[in-house]
Amino acid sequence: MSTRSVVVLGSTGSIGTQALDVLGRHGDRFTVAGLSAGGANVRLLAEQVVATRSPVVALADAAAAPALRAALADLAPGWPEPELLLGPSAAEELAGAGADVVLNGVTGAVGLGPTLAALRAGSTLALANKESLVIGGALVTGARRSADQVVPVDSEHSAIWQCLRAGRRSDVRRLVLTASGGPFRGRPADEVKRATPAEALAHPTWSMGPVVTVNSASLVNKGLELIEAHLLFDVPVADITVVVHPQSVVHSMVEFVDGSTIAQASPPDMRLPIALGLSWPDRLDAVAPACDWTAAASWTFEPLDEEAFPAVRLARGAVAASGTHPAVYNAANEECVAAFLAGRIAFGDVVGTIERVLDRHEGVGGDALSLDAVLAADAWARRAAREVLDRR
Ligand SMILES: NC(=O)C1=CN([C@@H]2O[C@H](COP(=O)(O)OP(=O)(O)OC[C@H]3O[C@@H](n4cnc5c(N)ncnc54)[C@H](OP(=O)(O)O)[C@@H]3O)[C@@H](O)[C@H]2O)C=CC1
Ligand SMILES: CC(=O)[C@@H](O)[C@H](O)COP(=O)(O)O
Ligand SMILES: [Mn+2]
Repeated sequence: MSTRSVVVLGSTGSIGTQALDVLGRHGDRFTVAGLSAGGANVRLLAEQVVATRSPVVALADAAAAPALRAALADLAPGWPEPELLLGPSAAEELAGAGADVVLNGVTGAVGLGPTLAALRAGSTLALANKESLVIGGALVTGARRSADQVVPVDSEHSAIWQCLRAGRRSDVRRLVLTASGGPFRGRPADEVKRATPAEALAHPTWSMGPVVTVNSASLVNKGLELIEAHLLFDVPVADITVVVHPQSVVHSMVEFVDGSTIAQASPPDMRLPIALGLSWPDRLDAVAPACDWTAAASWTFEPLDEEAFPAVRLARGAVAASGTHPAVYNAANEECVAAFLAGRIAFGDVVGTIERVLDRHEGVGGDALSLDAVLAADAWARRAAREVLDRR
């Protein structure tokens, strides 16, 4: 593999820091062309700039620039300052600069601009930011120059990506998306409704950023992932089964028409799908520990309790409803998760509010689906969610 230039968006987050770990261990194969972050962790960002010698830094919060400059001067006195891109469009500008690979590790709908910019620039998009695909839908899949331009980083989709190589696409019967079940698996619905942020943030198998962790607890993450799989692999949602697998070792599966199921398994460690996103179709050496076949282990599978966790059912309905319902599903959820983490609403309000907002949405689809329509649906859903929550 020749050396690849890589832009890491969201470098200070869970995905971003693990990506830099992988890149740092394989400095002979990658150069860091740019880093981007929100601005909440400028000291860490400055340390990353110094460690990677990134020539460009994008910062969404322009007001954090003086602190970043000061941290850089402190850590590397006399070094030439990297080029700074500042403001809400900084990540998009960096994503569109033409690196070989853009890893989108930003959280939330703000990832849409960078995703589209990377695709339009012809870069390979290593996609962790599932929200941009879910809300952009056909706008994102249609911006791909080939199916391989987007390499999924989300663990389940990376697994499916790998399993699909075992047969012809026409021989795929279904995708099987595994879910850990989150911290509330098996708990009574009444108890779950009253869960605190600390309880929702205690994921049983993965250490991740706060939003995706809360989404795992509500199963909204699996709803987003259902839509993500449908879009990435062009499989109808009716042919995607969600199964609860609490150990998070089997990351997802593909069932073929002959009755054979191919699974991808590895101990839960995001560095594996991140590395694959960066290096595809090559595999890097010894990225993470493999399964230990000399030790006894049990893998269990159980159906999802859709009564207690209706988020996946709502996601199926959103896909069927219109091109903008998935953006509404995501935006209503983002509003609710922020309110829940701030202690303003109960955990039980999250999915109920998403359902009410989806019901009220007049969707847009077909040829009328445009970036403006998606952004309008996103903004409408945030207002609608706040109204629903205010009227409780
Ligand atoms: N963490 C994981 O293991 C997994 C995550 N994912 C997905 O990956 C994405 C990232 O998740 P995760 O790493 O957990 O999230 P984190 O919250 O840990 O990190 C988010 C990152 O985005 C940055 N950021 C925030 N706002 C902006 C902005 N406007 N422009 C540019 N950067 C911004 C943050 O910077 P700052 O530090 O300044 O706030 C931070 O670097 C999500 O879509 C998630 O669903 C998918 C599978 C697994
Ligand atoms: C690691 C990863 O890909 C997360 O999106 C993960 O899927 C969260 O786990 P659950 O949503 O299955 O609880
Ligand atoms: Mn996932």
